[in-house]
Amino acid sequence: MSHDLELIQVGKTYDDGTVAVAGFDLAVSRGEFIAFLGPSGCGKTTTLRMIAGFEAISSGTIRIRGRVVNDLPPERRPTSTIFQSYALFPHMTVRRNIGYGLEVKGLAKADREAKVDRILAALGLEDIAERRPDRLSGGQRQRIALARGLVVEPDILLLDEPLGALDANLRRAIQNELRLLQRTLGITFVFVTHAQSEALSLSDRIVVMNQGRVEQISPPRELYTRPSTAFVAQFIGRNMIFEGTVVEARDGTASIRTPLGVLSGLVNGAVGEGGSAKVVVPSEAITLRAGVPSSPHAGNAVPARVVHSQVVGHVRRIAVDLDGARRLALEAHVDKYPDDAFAVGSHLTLGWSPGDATVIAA
Ligand SMILES: Nc1ncnc2c1ncn2[C@@H]1O[C@H](COP(=O)(O)OP(=O)(O)OP(=O)(O)O)[C@@H](O)[C@H]1O
Repeated sequence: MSHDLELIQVGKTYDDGTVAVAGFDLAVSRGEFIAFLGPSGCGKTTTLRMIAGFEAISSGTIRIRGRVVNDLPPERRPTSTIFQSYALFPHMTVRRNIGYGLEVKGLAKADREAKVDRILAALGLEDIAERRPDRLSGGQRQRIALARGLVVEPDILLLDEPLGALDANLRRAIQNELRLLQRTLGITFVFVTHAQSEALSLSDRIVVMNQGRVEQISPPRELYTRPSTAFVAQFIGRNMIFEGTVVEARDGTASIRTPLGVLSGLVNGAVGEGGSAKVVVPSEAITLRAGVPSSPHAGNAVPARVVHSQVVGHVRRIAVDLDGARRLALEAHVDKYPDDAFAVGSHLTLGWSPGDATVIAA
């Protein structure tokens, strides 16, 4: 398989001793859309800047299309970077802003113009080609930045929170355009974001980072349904997490004894009988039943008490108290349950199918 980008044990320690990135491994296929997702300060931007060549790496190897680029300056790497600030030249027209990278590369005027015209048309910017960026909207400026990154025909486009400055509606519209464009061009995109929904809707795979390390690399759906670490389970989606001791692990399924009963799910990673483990249950997978669990030993049956209940349109929003210490927000479709099922103070049993929950080592 041909890899466009490979990071092998890449690390970055800044001069002041801050370890920003450590032991980062990643292999990206040609045409993939990869998102780096994680809390502020986890090392996303540093990693992107190391790929672009703006930041020297402290350890490891970066390869682009098989060639080690560790010591190449940014302009000699087959990458383009788009920053959140767009960094457009205010005194140049849109056309010149877009063509500037080709000018620097020494391309003849006729070739330059042809390429710029093509990208102006692809991004619907022809009508504003002769204007200056300071007289344009945020969305238009964002498209110009994108055009400028793409016109040099990079192997890899690196995007650092490029939609961060846009309002929510525009952001959604441009997300769709970006995905479409990426598919059409077949260029590899590496996208930094701390917006979970953006990463989940745009990318082929997401790299979840935490404190300079990779927690998990998976397609969005898998990250959602099969988290492999406690950090990912807490960071992505809305999960309930229960901790306990493994009483049985067989054929990919494990049962965990917890203070709330014996709970089970599919195993992700190595989990051994007698060891500590966590059961991760997505809130979407939870079913509700009126009354307390039928037996204290019933599997996947967690007792809960309703503490808040409110109908909002077709949905009833409820909050339940699990064990005196934990409160959980859930939603139930009003048509699915009788009106009095969720009166404040009533007892409920939360359940789920073992196939919808994940067991990970604690
Ligand atoms: N030039 C620098 N010198 C020293 N430490 C730095 C420097 N740049 C970043 N750091 C530190 O490195 C760590 C990673 O920073 P980085 O900007 O890569 O994180 P990030 O995940 O992109 O965060 P954000 O989402 O807030 O942009 C942080 O602890 C940050 O404070």
